[in-house]
Amino acid sequence: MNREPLLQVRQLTKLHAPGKGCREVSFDLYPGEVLGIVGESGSGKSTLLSCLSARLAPDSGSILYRTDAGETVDLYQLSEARQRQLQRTEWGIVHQHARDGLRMGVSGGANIGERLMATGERHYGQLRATAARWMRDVELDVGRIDDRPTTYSGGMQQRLQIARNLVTHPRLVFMDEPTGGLDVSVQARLLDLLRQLVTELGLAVVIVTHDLAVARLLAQRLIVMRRSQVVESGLTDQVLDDPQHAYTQLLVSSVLTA
Ligand SMILES: Nc1ncnc2c1ncn2[C@@H]1O[C@H](COP(=O)(O)OP(=O)(O)OP(=O)(O)O)[C@@H](O)[C@H]1O
Repeated sequence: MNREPLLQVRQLTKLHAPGKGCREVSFDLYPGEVLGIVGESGSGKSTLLSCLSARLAPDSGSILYRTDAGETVDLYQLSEARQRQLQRTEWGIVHQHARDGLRMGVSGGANIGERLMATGERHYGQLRATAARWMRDVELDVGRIDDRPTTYSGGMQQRLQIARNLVTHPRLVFMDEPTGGLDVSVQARLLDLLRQLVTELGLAVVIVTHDLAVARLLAQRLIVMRRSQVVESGLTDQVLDDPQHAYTQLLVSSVLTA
């Protein structure tokens, strides 16, 4: 495995107001690694994820990203066009609400094909065949390929969003509560699917979740956030089985007693 970090995050700070956002966050993310960001509502998880994925400029600190071409770039020194290009080609962004990550006005197949076109594929037959294959891979009925996502259920929309993001074989995927807002049984099946895809494709993932079971299932390493700061980090099993910080202990015990 390539041991150079994909992401090097240093002293990253973005505050919307005092105590609201993320403050002085530092970590490395390696290829193929899944990092979970956990913490209560309002602790700054989504703010951090937005900064990491070049959607929200930080107040201070830096994010170095190692590109597919092997060069290390400072994310917020890049032009906006180059940031957008990374988002479309080397990264995936899976939103909690599939509507935020899909184009609701075009068909399911086009939602997948469009991402491929951004990486240069132009052949209609190829685009359609790949879209159909990905629909099968995420267990969607290929017969629905020409239907708009507005006609899909919430779980189906989330599967489509995942296919749209993974079809280009991104190196790094950002996920914000990807199973939030879905029925428990739909959640469980989607989690299984995500875990399988992440392993098969060797994806590096940063996943925000308030659900420790999701973190345990997907993430090798965890960052625990409270009131905009990281209070604990480490291997998932260590953090969840032997939490050191009083806040993490509270988080873990509140799940056990729920
Ligand atoms: N654009 C904004 N303007 C002002 N305040 C904001 C903005 N975005 C987030 N905040 C505030 O910053 C804090 C951190 O929000 P953030 O969404 O990052 O937390 P979170 O841990 O992801 O929470 P949740 O799990 O509820 O999504 C919250 O108090 C939120 O109200």
